[in-house]
Amino acid sequence: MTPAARVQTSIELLDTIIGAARSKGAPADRILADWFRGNRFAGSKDRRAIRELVFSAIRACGPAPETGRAAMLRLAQVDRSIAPLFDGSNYGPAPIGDDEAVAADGAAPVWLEGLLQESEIGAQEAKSLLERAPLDLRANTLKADRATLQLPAAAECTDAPNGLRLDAGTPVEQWAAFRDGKIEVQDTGSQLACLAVGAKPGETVIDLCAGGGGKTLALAAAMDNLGRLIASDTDRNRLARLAPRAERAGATNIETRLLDPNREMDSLADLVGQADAILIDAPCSGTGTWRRNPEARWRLDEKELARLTAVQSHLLDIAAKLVKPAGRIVYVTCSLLDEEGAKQFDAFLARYPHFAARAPNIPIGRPRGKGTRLSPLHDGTDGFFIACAE
Ligand SMILES: C[S@@+](CC[C@H](N)C(=O)[O-])C[C@H]1O[C@@H](n2cnc3c(N)ncnc32)[C@H](O)[C@@H]1O
Repeated sequence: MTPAARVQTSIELLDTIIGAARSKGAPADRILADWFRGNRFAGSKDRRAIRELVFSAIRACGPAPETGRAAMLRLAQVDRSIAPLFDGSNYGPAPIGDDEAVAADGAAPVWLEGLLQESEIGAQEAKSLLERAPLDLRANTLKADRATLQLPAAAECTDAPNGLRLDAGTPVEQWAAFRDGKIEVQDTGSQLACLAVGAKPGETVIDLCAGGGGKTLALAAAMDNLGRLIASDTDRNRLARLAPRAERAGATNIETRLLDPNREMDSLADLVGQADAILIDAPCSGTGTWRRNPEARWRLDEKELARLTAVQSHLLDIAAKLVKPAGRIVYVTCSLLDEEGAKQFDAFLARYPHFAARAPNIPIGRPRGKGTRLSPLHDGTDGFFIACAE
């Protein structure tokens, strides 16, 4: 493909991505993967270049652009090598017109930028939410030790006790250490959220929103496979991914429970007052993970945020029933909005005055409300709010 044809293809893919964000359809990654699968004439260099163009254009726009072309024209304002490729050549984009619409700059749609500001995320910190994330690993202590792990590429240690950092795009899935379950791909912020649980061998621990089990596996390792670890979620497909991952990681103390939304206690009744620790890795806006899903900014609206905060509050109520007297609840969201973090946790403490907040025992982050906030700019992690109640 010519460089101009790559730009035109990227514009068309951006049109699909913008439409899918509006209709809450497929994520950008899947749209690209499907296109690459169906268009084998695009070689590996083309694929890399198109991917780079599409994601750079998404990152360069704040609010959702009207069209893929407007998004690419916005990128052309940042990257001067692009405008000359609007050359009207065969398969290339038409020349740039005099009054053509260019998508707006910014970190997010205007309403969301307002909420970030209210949560004291300044412009620089908001922009850093869109930078490329490194690739973080966790050495799985059930099978390996960070200090002695042999990997094909040099990795630096992170602030998480078992964390390692590599360049984005390192093909770790092809490594023997990955296949053997010695390493897991996991952002340092996620690793620290698990550390905050302080799970110990022999305890009863509930990972209430376990999803595909990324954090469950870290908890199993912290427990050295001893004790009960209950992984629950309402999403059958996500929960189904846990068993093969646990097998690879050598995690043997995990029980899964599929929950019915709004009837979660039906499947958890036997655990009332039983848990030493509960991790609530609550569903959230994901504002802290825009580095990986930059178009997620265009999917969120006020109605969805209100739905998410209601679910978060409901999950905190469930955890209050499941925890033992003197047990601990760790509330986590990968969001930087106070609505889902500090304010949500304050509301919980107001509803349950017999719980007290305790500062999470993690090595980085800054206090936010009664919890700790991690951010890409300050901590080099995804954005997180982590709070503990006892
Ligand atoms: C942030 S994700 C969890 C990610 C997971 N802990 C990990 O580390 O891979 C939030 C999860 O909450 C689940 N969820 C949503 N509503 C729920 C509910 N009412 N009860 C339990 N889980 C719920 C979603 O299905 C989703 O998997």
